[in-house]
Amino acid sequence: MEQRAIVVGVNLNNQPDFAESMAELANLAAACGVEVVGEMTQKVSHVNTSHYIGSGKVKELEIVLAQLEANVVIFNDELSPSQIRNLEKDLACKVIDRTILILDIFAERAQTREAQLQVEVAQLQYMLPRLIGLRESLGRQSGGVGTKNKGVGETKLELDRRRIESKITALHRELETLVAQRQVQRKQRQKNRVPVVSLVGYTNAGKSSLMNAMMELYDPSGGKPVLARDMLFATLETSVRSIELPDNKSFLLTDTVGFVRNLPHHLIKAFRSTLEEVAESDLLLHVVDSSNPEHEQLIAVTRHTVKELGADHIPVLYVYNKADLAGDAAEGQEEDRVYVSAMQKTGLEELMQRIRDRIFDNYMQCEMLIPFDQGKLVAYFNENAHVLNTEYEENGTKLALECSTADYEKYRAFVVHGQ
Ligand SMILES: Nc1nc2c(ncn2[C@@H]2O[C@H](COP(=O)(O)OP(=O)(O)OP(=O)(O)O)[C@@H](O)[C@H]2O)c(=O)[nH]1
Ligand SMILES: [Mg+2]
Repeated sequence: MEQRAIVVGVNLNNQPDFAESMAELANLAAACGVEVVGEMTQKVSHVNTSHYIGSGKVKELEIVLAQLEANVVIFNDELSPSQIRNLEKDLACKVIDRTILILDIFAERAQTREAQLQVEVAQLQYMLPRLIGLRESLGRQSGGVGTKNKGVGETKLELDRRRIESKITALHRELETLVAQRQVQRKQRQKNRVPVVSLVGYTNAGKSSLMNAMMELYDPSGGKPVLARDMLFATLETSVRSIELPDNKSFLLTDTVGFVRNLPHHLIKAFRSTLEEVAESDLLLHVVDSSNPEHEQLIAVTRHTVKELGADHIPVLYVYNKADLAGDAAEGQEEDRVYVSAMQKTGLEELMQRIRDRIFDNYMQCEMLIPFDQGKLVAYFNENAHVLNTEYEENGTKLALECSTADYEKYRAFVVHGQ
């Protein structure tokens, strides 16, 4: 059945970003294939415990539902199990909340086994305290929990609490195996001491586009492009690409899932393992959609989420993207900020310079005299360091070079001129 929804929001104590968050809710619904046919809001100083909105508003909503022939009500907040139950009873239609909507989108988009497991865990955890209400409302409706009919639907509702709990445990176990594999890979990288730079930011800010633009410019053979698209949550998994610069310095660039206001808590928890990469980065590129008039608020949301992930100790460079759309706003010089356009590929050199300044501070310049019988080492440095000058002397090859401190220490015996 076609889903026609009315979105409902309670503006508690005049939140400054209330209108935007309602518009975003409609976008989230659209991302789920639900048509939004109406909006209803209420200003209050405290929410109604039994119905979330006041009783007068419930009646009003009932009338509007009939008028607009809508069959779903979507609330801009996470409702309690009893609120959903009471509302469904009085309105005789399906009632969902922002959390379910986001979980549905994630469930639909998840591609890798790891992402799928994470979403499933989050869905089951959301469901657990709501089981009774769900079972009651199921008597009246045939639909699933959220906007989709499959996924967390009837079959799973038949499971009792215990079975859901043991399912969660089993999923956790499977996830742990996958996470362990990633950790091995990460340890390997740490051993090689390749710096890690992670893209973070609000959904649709242009993180994936920026990753692609940087790869195209600096390392076209570095790997296949990631998906970038004008929709909420285009990216649901972490992708890592290695970028090798002309002077042989390299780093790993990580693209991550975007954040959104009121990202369901269970989801953050579930995605924590994927986002562990973020917490272990050397630098965060906080990508901002500078063409969005409310970008300041979105920065605050992202900062908050970064903190929840335990990554607020990592240095941040703010990348104001979509400068092509932002006009005059995208100007000026600030130390922790760069203006770029991933689409028009402007500002990328400046960005790369700023990244280099921050992550390659463990490089040093020196001169080494490599005996002729160690020819392999000369080749090694030509591959892995920035050789500034090569001279052939009587007792070996003299290299003026910039190399990592690790290499400097390792080949100290050959250093003739250090820092
Ligand atoms: N005009 C303009 N559009 C851009 C720019 N960068 C990205 N976009 C567009 O913004 C949309 C979102 O881009 P993505 O790269 O998918 O954004 P994201 O931050 O990865 O989004 P999620 O993965 O959903 O978190 C796409 O339609 C891009 O084409 C830019 O510099 N200028
Ligand atoms: Mg993306």
